Amino acid sequence: MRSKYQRVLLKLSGESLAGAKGTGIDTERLGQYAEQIKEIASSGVEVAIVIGGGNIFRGLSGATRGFDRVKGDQMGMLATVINSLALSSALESVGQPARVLTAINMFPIGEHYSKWKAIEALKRGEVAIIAGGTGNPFFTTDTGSALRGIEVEADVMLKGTRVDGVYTADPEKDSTATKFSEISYDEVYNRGLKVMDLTATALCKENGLPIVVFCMDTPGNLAKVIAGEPIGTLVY
Ligand SMILES: Nc1ncnc2c1ncn2[C@@H]1O[C@H](COP(=O)(O)OP(=O)(O)O)[C@@H](O)[C@H]1O
Ligand SMILES: O=c1ccn([C@@H]2O[C@H](COP(=O)(O)OP(=O)(O)O)[C@@H](O)[C@H]2O)c(=O)[nH]1
Repeated sequence: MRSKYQRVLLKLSGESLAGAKGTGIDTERLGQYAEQIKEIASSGVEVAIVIGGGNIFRGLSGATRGFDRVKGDQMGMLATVINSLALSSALESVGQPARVLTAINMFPIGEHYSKWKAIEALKRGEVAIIAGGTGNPFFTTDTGSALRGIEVEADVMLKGTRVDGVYTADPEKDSTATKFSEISYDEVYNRGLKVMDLTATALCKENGLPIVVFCMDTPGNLAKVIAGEPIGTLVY
């Protein structure tokens, strides 16, 4: 497989993992993700993954229901660990070695994350799944994935989600929204586009990490992005 990138940080949405059910983990969706990831990893691309937790718990929505925000965010971070374990299991069941590294020490559920352990795993051909977000409340997994992408020196952050790119407005709410094939970090900020949170976008800008937003729910799309096909939106 032709590859534009050597090392990637793939961000997967927790909510997408729920599939049509809208909550929890859809095993069919999980298996479909595992196959797509195996396809690129077995062609030699080094793959680090950060996965969200929105299919299980979000701290902010917990706070609106009376939960303490910090405890709610800790619940959200644990949700990302559950999703990471599920993904590592799905990868191993299709023959793709994977290792879970956690932002907070919770050995033996995963190994405590460090940049060097992640890179060691990548060089061995294992998919490094970096769980628990940044380890801090008041952040998102988008910011966690920007942070880890920069730390592990990825060539690009691939945001695999339910929509096929960045639009002039949320395409799930505004049917007249149009898609950008590419857009600068500053324009995302100036237009107030909500496809990623601003902390994540700012971190990527400051550290020169390009982002590709694409639809992960269509099988084969991940390999197309890796091959440099112009699907999705490049944020640079
Ligand atoms: N300008 C925009 N362009 C594309 N998607 C947008 C935009 N504004 C908001 N979104 C929303 O962002 C979502 C993608 O973010 P993601 O973090 O994967 O979702 P979630 O937070 O629901 O897990 C899309 O499903 C879409 O509804
Ligand atoms: O560094 C982090 C990353 C995540 N979270 C919590 O984990 C939840 C799940 O992550 P996110 O909403 O980013 O998941 P996604 O939208 O990708 O499913 C968030 O709502 C936060 O409560 C956090 O507190 N710190």
